[in-house]
Amino acid sequence: MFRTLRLSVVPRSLSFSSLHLRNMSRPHKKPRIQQMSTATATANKPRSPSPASAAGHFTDKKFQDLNIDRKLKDNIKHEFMTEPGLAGKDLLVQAKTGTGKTVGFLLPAVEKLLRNPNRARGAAILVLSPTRELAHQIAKEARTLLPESALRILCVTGGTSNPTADLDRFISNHYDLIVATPGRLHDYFTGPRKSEVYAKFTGLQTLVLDEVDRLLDGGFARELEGVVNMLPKTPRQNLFFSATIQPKIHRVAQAYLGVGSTGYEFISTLKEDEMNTHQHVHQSYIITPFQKHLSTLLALLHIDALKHALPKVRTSTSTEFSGPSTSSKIIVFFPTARQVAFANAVLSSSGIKKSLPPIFELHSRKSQSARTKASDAFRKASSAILLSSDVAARGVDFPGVTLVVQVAMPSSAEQYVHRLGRTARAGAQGQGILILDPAEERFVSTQPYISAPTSHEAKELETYTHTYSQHVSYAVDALANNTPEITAQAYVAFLGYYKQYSKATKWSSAELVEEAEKYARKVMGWKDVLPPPVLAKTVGMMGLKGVKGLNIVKSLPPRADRT
Ligand SMILES: Nc1ncnc2c1ncn2[C@@H]1O[C@H](COP(=O)(O)OP(=O)(O)OP(=O)(O)O)[C@@H](O)[C@H]1O
Repeated sequence: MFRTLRLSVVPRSLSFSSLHLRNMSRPHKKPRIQQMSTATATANKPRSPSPASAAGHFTDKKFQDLNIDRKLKDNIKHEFMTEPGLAGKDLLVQAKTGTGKTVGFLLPAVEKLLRNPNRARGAAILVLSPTRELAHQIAKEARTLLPESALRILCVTGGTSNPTADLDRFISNHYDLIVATPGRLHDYFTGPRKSEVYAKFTGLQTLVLDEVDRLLDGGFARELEGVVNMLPKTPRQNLFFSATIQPKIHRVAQAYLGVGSTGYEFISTLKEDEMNTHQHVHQSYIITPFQKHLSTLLALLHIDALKHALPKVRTSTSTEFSGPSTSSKIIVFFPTARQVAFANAVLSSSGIKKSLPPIFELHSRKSQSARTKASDAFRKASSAILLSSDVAARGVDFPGVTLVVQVAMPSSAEQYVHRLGRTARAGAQGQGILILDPAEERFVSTQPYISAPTSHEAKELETYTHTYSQHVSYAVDALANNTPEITAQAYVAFLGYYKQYSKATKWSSAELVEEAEKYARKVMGWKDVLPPPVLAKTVGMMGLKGVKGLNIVKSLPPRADRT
């Protein structure tokens, strides 16, 4: 079923630099929402937006005009600023994806460090990020600001081969800036060398929580709280950033302020009634059953390739294409790592692969070295497809992404916005397409800027989807026969994901189990009489104990038995 609605009015988006804010003073100790002070670490008077800045992506202020350290100024690779001024106050900042928040927090933090040469030894800046990819990217950006001799930076994340040696290096050397994921830093703070770890932060000046709403989320909250509680009780500046900040984040963020803080200011570049997605990202959705999702995806990739191809030979009867001529970089998001692995296995089958640009796979079930390799290769490629779970949903800056496809419902409206934000960065153009099952359709109502394809687009899509469905079904059957564990894992992941987000589909547990079996059989070619096996302890963890229709096992059969 393809919808034929058309979005007519798209509100103009404002960038991080476009400063339409309300001035709402709040009582002492409560967050204050202020007219945003623009642009500098030192010149922080409230300012109205210039007409140029309000219309475009950047402010009309130049980095070169800032009153900051010369060394720092010389290394800034951008001309015009997008970031607000950060003048030593605690801030909670909301600005759209891809508008330069990283420089927005690094610049004032590093400037402060340079102004205090006699500070206590140890790290002056701690940046916490929800993913390893983002942590490494932030560290890389920081490395462009000053030479290593002036700013010593260390990334503290999981996924390394020798954590003990990493900890040793952290303790034995001096670093000014630590970029960390909460889990690994929490391990440091609770491990046998915790007092030495504590000592490394006694000179802490700035704490940054990037993607703050994600960090304060259930999954990270415990470790984050552990880390922040273990930081020395000395005054520091707190900078909390994200493109999405729900009301509850205000309540929680307050608890993360340090000693002597009188509350934070909330800075948002969004107007009161504005959403945090960009006007220049054309967003559409397609409603079609799960079993057509991969063939629909292939149809979209095909249409995209045609759009980016230049005709090579044109005869009266045919047109041959020479492959993508303008670059086409596409990220395809799936709800879980297992769904990514399944889609990758299908798309990499010989019948399908040859018609596509290089495909890379990125998710948390891959080793860190495979993750890094896939990210680097995708970053460097001029035309490529990245199949990803939410590890690349936030903050990660892949240059030149032209299209973001989201297959099945994202975990939240916020996550939709962050995933979409991987395209159209730094003022570039981009497109977003969401493919949903009819049961997920109500998700669309959370996104006012999204439209259905035109009837012409829908027809074209249907034609190509039909063409690809046969290829997909061969590949899926082969997969179910040869590597059923991939199919079984994707089935269990489906159960877990939709159990967690059952509010959106309104499926009861019994309906969920039925849908999951339908998914296994129709989408993934599962042929056995029993549904794919699921471990008893997994059933318990998912809260599905006693629900009929599951093939519960105490242990998974060895691989050979399952083929
Ligand atoms: N002032 C600027 N001028 C031009 N380009 C800029 C400027 N500031 C940042 N950029 C570039 O814009 C891109 C996006 O920046 P950044 O990753 O900091 O965005 P972000 O707001 O943190 O996005 P997200 O919300 O996705 O984390 C980067 O490639 C960065 O180099």
